[in-house]
Amino acid sequence: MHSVIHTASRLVVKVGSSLVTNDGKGLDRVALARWAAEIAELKRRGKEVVLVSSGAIAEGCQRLGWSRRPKAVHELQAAAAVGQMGLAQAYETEFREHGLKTAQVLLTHEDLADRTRYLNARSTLTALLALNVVPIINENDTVVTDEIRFGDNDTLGALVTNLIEADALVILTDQRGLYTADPRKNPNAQFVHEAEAGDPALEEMAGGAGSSVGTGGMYTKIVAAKRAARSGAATVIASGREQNVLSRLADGEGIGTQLVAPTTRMAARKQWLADHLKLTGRLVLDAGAAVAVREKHTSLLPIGVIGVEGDFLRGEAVACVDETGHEVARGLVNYSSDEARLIMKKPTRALEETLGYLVEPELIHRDNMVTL
Ligand SMILES: Nc1ncnc2c1ncn2[C@@H]1O[C@H](COP(=O)(O)OP(=O)(O)O)[C@@H](O)[C@H]1O
Ligand SMILES: N[C@@H](CCC(=O)OP(=O)(O)O)C(=O)O
Repeated sequence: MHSVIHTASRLVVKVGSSLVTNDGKGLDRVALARWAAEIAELKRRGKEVVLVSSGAIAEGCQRLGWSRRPKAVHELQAAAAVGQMGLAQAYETEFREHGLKTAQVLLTHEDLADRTRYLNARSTLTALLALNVVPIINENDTVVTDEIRFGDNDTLGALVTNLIEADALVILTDQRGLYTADPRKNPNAQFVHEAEAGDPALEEMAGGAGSSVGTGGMYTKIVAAKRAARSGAATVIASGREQNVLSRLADGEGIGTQLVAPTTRMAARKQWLADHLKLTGRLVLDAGAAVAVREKHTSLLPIGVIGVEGDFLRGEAVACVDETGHEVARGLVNYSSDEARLIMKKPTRALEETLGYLVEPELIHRDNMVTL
């Protein structure tokens, strides 16, 4: 069996607390150095990689001299703020060894639930990838309370996978992958090589968190795979302690548990747009733009828009119609209706002068649009 990572060109790699902090003993610099070397190798092979790393709370507890993980949210937040400094420093140093720059991105649940912030997070991450920078993501623990926490970084990894429409999510943990039962408790547990993400039988197999430093256990990884599949991404759960795990996966070796997505990315995107979009306005396209969007699936530029109807904000969903009123596509706009009225019919070079700033050259990016 071949690894789905072999063909993936955009990847999210998630490393859990137990690995990053060597079971709570403080940052495992040797492990961090290994992943940096491996990610550098994937990038040399032309893959784009985003790293989601846990470990801030465990590292913070270590730095503060706390032997046990606190229960109070404010103490966890304080530990995360202290520990995140260590994480960022360590990754920056290790990636620099390979001539790579890193960027710290701290996200909350609300950032991904709000359309405008969602688009902003997405454009920042895509810009960083285009600049060949490795984004390193964690939850912004300082500003979240229990009710709105991702809680575990498996969920965060899956949402980032959806956000940037990655081809695959690689969850590195302290086990080889998924077993039919928790191998720490059941020595007869069988290894699962491949399954379909979202198969309810998987949830039965996954117990709670196995280690004292991690939070999610295998259950959150299975749910993460199901979420990642919503945007058509496959998930691999593998051991972060395995030598050259990422490059071996990229070579096509079928290590770890591979959870394949039942839907393709395009079908998933269409479904998502169809399910979630409440249309708040319409853009009328000239004949050229209507053909380009419908037949070549291009982004929509302001120059091709001859009318703006309704009141909408950046990030809201609008319909794109041709001059006869026939719907051609729908998508998320980069500009509000007021801005769109000012820039319609104008070439890209005139946008900055008209508005005094430039958000993006496209009115709707092709990645945020489905043609009908
Ligand atoms: N079916 C299962 N297969 C493998 N591991 C399981 C299973 N059920 C529970 N686990 C436990 O999940 C743990 C990994 O989760 P966790 O400690 O949260 O790691 P991380 O910090 O990497 O997110 C394993 O060490 C294991 O004990
Ligand atoms: N934001 C937290 C990560 C939460 C967490 O422990 O996640 P996980 O690696 O899934 O067990 C931290 O950096 O400590």
